[in-house]
Amino acid sequence: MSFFEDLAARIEAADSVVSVGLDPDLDRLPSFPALDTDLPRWAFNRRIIDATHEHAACYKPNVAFYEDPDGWRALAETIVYAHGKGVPVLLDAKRGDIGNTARQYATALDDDGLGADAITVNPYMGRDSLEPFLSRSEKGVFVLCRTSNSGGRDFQDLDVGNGKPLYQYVAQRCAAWNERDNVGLVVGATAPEELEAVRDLVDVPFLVPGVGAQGGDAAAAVEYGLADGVGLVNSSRGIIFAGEGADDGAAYFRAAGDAAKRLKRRLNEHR
Ligand SMILES: O=c1ccn([C@@H]2O[C@H](COP(=O)(O)O)[C@@H](O)[C@H]2O)c(=O)[nH]1
Repeated sequence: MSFFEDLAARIEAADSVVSVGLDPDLDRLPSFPALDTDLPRWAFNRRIIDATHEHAACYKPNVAFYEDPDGWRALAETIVYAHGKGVPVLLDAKRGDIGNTARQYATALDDDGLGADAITVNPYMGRDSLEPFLSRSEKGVFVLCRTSNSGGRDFQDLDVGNGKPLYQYVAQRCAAWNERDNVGLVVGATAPEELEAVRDLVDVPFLVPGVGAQGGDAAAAVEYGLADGVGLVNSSRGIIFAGEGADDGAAYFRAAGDAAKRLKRRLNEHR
């Protein structure tokens, strides 16, 4: 099965387009005894997955939160555990480099690598830098298009001719590279007009980050993010740290489950 077929099946099974971002910032992890292990990020993620998997269409670990020896172990365990719950994993790595390096980065998608189901990539270095990802036809490739940060406009909004902003050009070029039906785009919920503009141009699924902690537009995320009902709306901190202030681990992780459920319901009002 291709990534998007898999994702469609998961969206239907969970009745959800929620991507739960697994960004276990060590400075924000709670200090419950159950997390007092040699791999606290893995202990934390496991409990987050237990609490949220019913509502998750996907898990999206951002590799930035795992870039040390223990972090890689925690990430590998997390991916296996998410798969055990039947939930696909999208690695937010924003890769892009010359061919031989990109080929190494792309091994994160292989079973003898991290075994992720999809990955985010940066298109700045052009088609050949993405080819090792695009050529893995059963894996999803989400290309950065219009990002959710305020600096997203610095380059992405630049006019590349005839009034067309760069992000729209990227959207069209990358959709044209979708020869294996495995390409999606990353478009932030904090830029709802741009979301609409990209949706008017292409019909691939979007990963829409920026709802929750970044305050993006959840209705626009669903209205424009889905293609034939398939797409993902991500919240990371708004779910995994929803329990901050709770007295015990049970209440803490229950709050994460409740936050995922609330977001699912909110998004489903617009599906
Ligand atoms: O344009 C983008 C691309 C990626 N991200 C990533 O998504 C999550 C968002 O986390 P929140 O806690 O829900 O704000 C995080 O991993 C970002 O690096 C993005 O926000 N915007």
